[in-house]
Amino acid sequence: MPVPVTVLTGFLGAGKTTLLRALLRDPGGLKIAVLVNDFGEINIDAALVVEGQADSLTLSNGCVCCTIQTELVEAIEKLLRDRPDLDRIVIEASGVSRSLPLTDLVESEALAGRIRLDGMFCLVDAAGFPELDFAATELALDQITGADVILLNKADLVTEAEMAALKSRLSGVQGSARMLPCVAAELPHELLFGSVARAAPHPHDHGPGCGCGHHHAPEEHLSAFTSWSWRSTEPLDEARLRRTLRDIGRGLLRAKGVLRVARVDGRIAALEYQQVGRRARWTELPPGTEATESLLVTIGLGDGVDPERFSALLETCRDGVAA
Ligand SMILES: Nc1nc2c(ncn2[C@@H]2O[C@H](COP(=O)(O)OP(=O)(O)OP(=O)(O)O)[C@@H](O)[C@H]2O)c(=O)[nH]1
Repeated sequence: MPVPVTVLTGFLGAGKTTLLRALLRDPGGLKIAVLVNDFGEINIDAALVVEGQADSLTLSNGCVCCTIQTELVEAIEKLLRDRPDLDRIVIEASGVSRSLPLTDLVESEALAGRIRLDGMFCLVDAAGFPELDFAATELALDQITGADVILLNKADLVTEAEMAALKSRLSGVQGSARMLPCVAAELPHELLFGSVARAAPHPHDHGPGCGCGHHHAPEEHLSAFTSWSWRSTEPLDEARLRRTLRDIGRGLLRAKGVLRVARVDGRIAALEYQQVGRRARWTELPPGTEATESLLVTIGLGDGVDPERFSALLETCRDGVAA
């Protein structure tokens, strides 16, 4: 029997990892393996998806829909070899993955008969979507077009009228998908794993392009986005770090990290940092969380990412460095 595959798509910061973490905390008795793809060089999602028991394989520094397609196929093959008892595979696509090449890959000859695509779930940040600029909107719409179910996440950040306006806009783009508002990407298992998801396959665009009439290289959609990563083993000064990330964050689409900070009592704490558009959130990870180094990934458009400036600023955040 082919192993069912659920694919999570959605633009940077929409809530894919949030869904995955909840699923791994409560897999509903299923044996699930997850494949996590981060566009950046460092896979922060993999570092954060630590609570679950499920097998997890990470695919970093590229996008599974184009630059690291082969790695995705090999990772699936490895899972099928190592875990013949698996009930399901869940793939978290990177926030910049296009959906149709991904669908084609999961349904490709190479994997035929061994896996079956069971549902493409696209997460949309209901508050952030209307604020995206042209290049980002185009990609987010591509992801929405390929979805079987659209999760209008972060319902807590928008009014009912804003949610209704978003629904009406998106149903003009993808009318046949189910649309569900949610908070923290919460979704009943029956829906995520029910075969309702892929009941009515939509017509695929198997052409070479995105429908605009021009021919694009498969990885061309990535060219608008720049990613820069930073790592450091030295503890950081928390107040300076917070100020620096506020400063750096102004021109970014997305930043995330696990950061080791020195507390006044000499304790080292691990903080999770999440920035999506203008919103940033800090969360202290439970004591004992393995964080031997600080990891930070930033993603922006064009010159929104300035590696030299960012690394110079972050270097001044090392604990003990004179302010
Ligand atoms: N207010 C609010 N925040 C949310 C909700 N769902 C997720 N978040 C937050 O949004 C941020 C990004 O969520 P992730 O789950 O990491 O998003 P993602 O789609 O995996 O991000 P990428 O992998 O970078 O594309 C985190 O700080 C989450 O805690 C929600 O329903 N409401």
